[in-house]
Amino acid sequence: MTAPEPAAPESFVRGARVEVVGLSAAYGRTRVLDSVRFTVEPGGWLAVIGPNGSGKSTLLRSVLGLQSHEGHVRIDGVPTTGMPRRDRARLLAYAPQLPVLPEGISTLEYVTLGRTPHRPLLAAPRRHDREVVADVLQRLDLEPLADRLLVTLSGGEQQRAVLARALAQRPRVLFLDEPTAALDLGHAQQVLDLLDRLRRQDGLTVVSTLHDLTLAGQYADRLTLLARGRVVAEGTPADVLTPAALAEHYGARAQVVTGPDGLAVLPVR
Ligand SMILES: Nc1ncnc2c1ncn2[C@@H]1O[C@H](COP(=O)(O)OP(=O)(O)OP(=O)(O)O)[C@@H](O)[C@H]1O
Repeated sequence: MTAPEPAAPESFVRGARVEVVGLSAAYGRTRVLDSVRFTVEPGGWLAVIGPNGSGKSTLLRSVLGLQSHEGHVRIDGVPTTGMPRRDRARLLAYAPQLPVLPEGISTLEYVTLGRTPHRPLLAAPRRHDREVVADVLQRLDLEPLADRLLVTLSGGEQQRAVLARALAQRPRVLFLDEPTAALDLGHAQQVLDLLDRLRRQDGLTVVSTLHDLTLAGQYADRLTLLARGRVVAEGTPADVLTPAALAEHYGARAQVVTGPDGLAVLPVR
């Protein structure tokens, strides 16, 4: 007997609360995360910022259970330890910084892989799956590239495809590692605007790393600043993005100015 088709795909299910407590991780004997703690409310957007090598990617991978670590991660109060992979994949999606992209499949086929946790093993995509994928391709300007081999896309196009696959998963929490790194300014804003809409309209919870501090300050509602694996500042963008903190933790000379859409960080020569 086939499972009934779910309702139409427009909206995401409500976002979940993410709690991370006492998270530590090491590579061999080198500790790279030390007792990191943060909480993101449903529909919140936390940007994890910090200089190169401060542990941002390791933090995301640890929270997702892709990296051995100590500490606790709870999603809506439920510990992720011991959670079946499939349940975890329905709750949490991840767009990595440097994904391994499969050869020989089209953009459409790749984005459709995001539906895997929602359908029976080896079952063909159902109408609902195809609708979700079509919606995401359209929102990310990927329709014209749907039939192209994924590996022939440009770096920025591939980055949008990776994000599309994560969104097609219809997660309750979306983890993004440097989602705008390969994107031109217009596409970066398009992607960030889309995420902003999804969290405001549908309550999707977003946790991202972002090197662009101006974009972090304009889009995230909370920032966590990591330095050498420790949380050294957290709060609103105005709390965290101060010239003193940028000098101390990034070794950067910068002004922080307030514009109509939030803060902008301006390098000073
Ligand atoms: N597989 C690994 N083996 C050993 N050390 C690693 C490994 N992966 C990362 N590291 C080290 O752990 C530290 C944290 O790395 P991580 O990639 O989490 O930092 P990041 O803040 O994401 O950096 P970036 O901003 O440059 O992307 C760095 O010193 C890095 O060299």
